[in-house]
Amino acid sequence: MSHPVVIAPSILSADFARLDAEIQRIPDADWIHVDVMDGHFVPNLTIGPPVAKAIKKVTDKPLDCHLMIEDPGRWVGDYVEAGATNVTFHVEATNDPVSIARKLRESGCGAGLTLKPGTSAENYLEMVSEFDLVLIMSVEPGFGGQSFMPDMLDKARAFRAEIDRLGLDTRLQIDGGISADTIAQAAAAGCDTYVAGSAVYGAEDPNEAVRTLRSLATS
Ligand SMILES: O=C(CO)[C@@H](O)[C@H](O)COP(=O)(O)O
Repeated sequence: MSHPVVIAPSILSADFARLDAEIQRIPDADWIHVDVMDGHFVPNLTIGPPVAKAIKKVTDKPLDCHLMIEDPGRWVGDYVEAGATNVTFHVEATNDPVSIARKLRESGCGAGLTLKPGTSAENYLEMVSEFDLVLIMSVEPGFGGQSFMPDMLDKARAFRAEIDRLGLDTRLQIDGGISADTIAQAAAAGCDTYVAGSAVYGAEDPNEAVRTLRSLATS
């Protein structure tokens, strides 16, 4: 199933001192991508459920929460309560991704699966029907502004083939180094949902940047 393209600016590249204004200044964004880092799973520390909840209060857009944390099963409920539309967690941080996905879906929240660049798709393709979204990391998680890893496109193709083979409407998202120079490659590999941090928040006109990315991903 093909979805309309979604562009989700990553607030990691926004000014954290002015998050409300930073979110409001991009009305063209489809989703708000919330980068949650615990300083353990990744070498950076950002925000937690209270800030996700505060963001939810200032926007009607879907809140796409990417948990780069250890023990995600312990925390997903807090993000559901905070108003997350999707909660995506790392397979490297849990032995039982399917149970966490079911817990999320039972709470009415979308479940997202994600893999670090070094983790291969093969053990996870079989569980794709349990998820609303698969996120391909095209940089090492932890920081914005890194270079896109084109090798990750094979992983995107593998998930796209499985999603289509099963006739699922699972979204295929990609995150890391997405820009006007890289988004078309990701689209050709079957992605439909794009996280972009520095390419949007670093642009002179972030709305124009979102529109350009959307158009390059669509054409
Ligand atoms: O989750 C992450 C990094 O861990 C991303 O969401 C980045 O924040 C994307 O930033 P750019 O690579 O687009 O600058």
